[in-house]
Amino acid sequence: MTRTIDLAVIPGDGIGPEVVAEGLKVLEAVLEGNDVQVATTQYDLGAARWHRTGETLTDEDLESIKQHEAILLGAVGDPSVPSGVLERGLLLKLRFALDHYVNLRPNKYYPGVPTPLANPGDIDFLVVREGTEGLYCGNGGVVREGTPHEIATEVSVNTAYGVERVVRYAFEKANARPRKKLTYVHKHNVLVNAGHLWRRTVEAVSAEYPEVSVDYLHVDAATIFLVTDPGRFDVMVTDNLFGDILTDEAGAITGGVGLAASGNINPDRVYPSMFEPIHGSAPDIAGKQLADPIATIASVVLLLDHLGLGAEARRVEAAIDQDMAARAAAAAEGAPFARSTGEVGDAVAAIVRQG
Ligand SMILES: NC(=O)C1=CN([C@@H]2O[C@H](COP(=O)(O)OP(=O)(O)OC[C@H]3O[C@@H](n4cnc5c(N)ncnc54)[C@H](O)[C@@H]3O)[C@@H](O)[C@H]2O)C=CC1
Ligand SMILES: CC(C)CC(=O)C(=O)O
Ligand SMILES: [Mg+2]
Repeated sequence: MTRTIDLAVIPGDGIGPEVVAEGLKVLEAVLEGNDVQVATTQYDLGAARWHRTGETLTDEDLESIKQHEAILLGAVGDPSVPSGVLERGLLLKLRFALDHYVNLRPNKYYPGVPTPLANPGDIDFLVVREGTEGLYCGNGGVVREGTPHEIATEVSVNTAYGVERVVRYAFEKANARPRKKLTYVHKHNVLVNAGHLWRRTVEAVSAEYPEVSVDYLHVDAATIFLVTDPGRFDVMVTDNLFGDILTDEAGAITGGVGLAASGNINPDRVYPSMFEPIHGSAPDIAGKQLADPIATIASVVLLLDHLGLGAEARRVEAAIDQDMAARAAAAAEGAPFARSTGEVGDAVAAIVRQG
């Protein structure tokens, strides 16, 4: 019997539509000729819709999106829209409403890819970023706005329930990997309220995973080790904002955010999970076919795994490996590493079809 994957697609703004087109190209290629099909529904959410209607994400949009099995998103945000309107009103609204409490961000260095590190070595780690709490809650406000006495607050919310479920997920991931190592990152020497809740939670859950070795880094030190010794990381767990910042850095050291995938996961499967590159809408390169779509194609790998299509995920993963090796080899001969967005998607889709 043919299985049809019912996928919501939100191309979004800037380079979002360009990279999503390549992600879908590869998804269709890997499903060709087998008994799994994909049915896509496009949602016109983002800057153009906001300019037209003033809407970011209506209740009707949300209800409709909830009916899908999964979501593929490009990026949101545009200089023509006040900062935060789409990021909070669309993207974070989706993550919070769909209870995406795990933001899963794998980082892998493909040998030969240009990197700012002199000696990148073997980099292969997973960041488990909390996705529904912390400083992203929108818990705060402004008084006496615009006056010299203005006070603006953003209060980080960390619940025992929320911290425990994401920490437990990270232990599960670490336990399933050969190195079985978990690094939790916070700033509990200063953020003593939230930090100590995280520390106590990690200590308590670690008792259930005796094979997982645990270490701790303050977030400032973690930024150092990402550059000086990234090979030390296996699984990292951290809060929403630290995870956001550290994964952009992790993307940069492994060849750029254009290569870095993510999944906003609802592990309980009550709501659809959402897969997206970690980068934003990159207005500086939008519309020029300069965006690397590998981050989106690698997010399709996470999507396939989430849907239980492991064999298809491995085929796309292998195709990415092969294409990255070809690009690295060309770069070693003096050719540019970057290729047009469409060329990269075509190349990966072609390898998938051959494989
Ligand atoms: N998940 C999302 O939808 C996110 C949205 N944003 C929004 O995106 C807009 C731009 O934000 P920025 O801070 O500039 O971050 P950004 O990630 O869009 O861009 C940062 C730098 O990375 C480059 N870059 C990004 N994606 C690339 C790709 N696929 N290939 C090659 N280079 C790439 C850009 O050209 C830029 O130089 C803002 O409105 C921001 O709020 C930012 C981060 C995440
Ligand atoms: C709301 C987004 C703009 C946050 C972000 O940068 C991210 O999730 O990577
Ligand atoms: Mg980010």
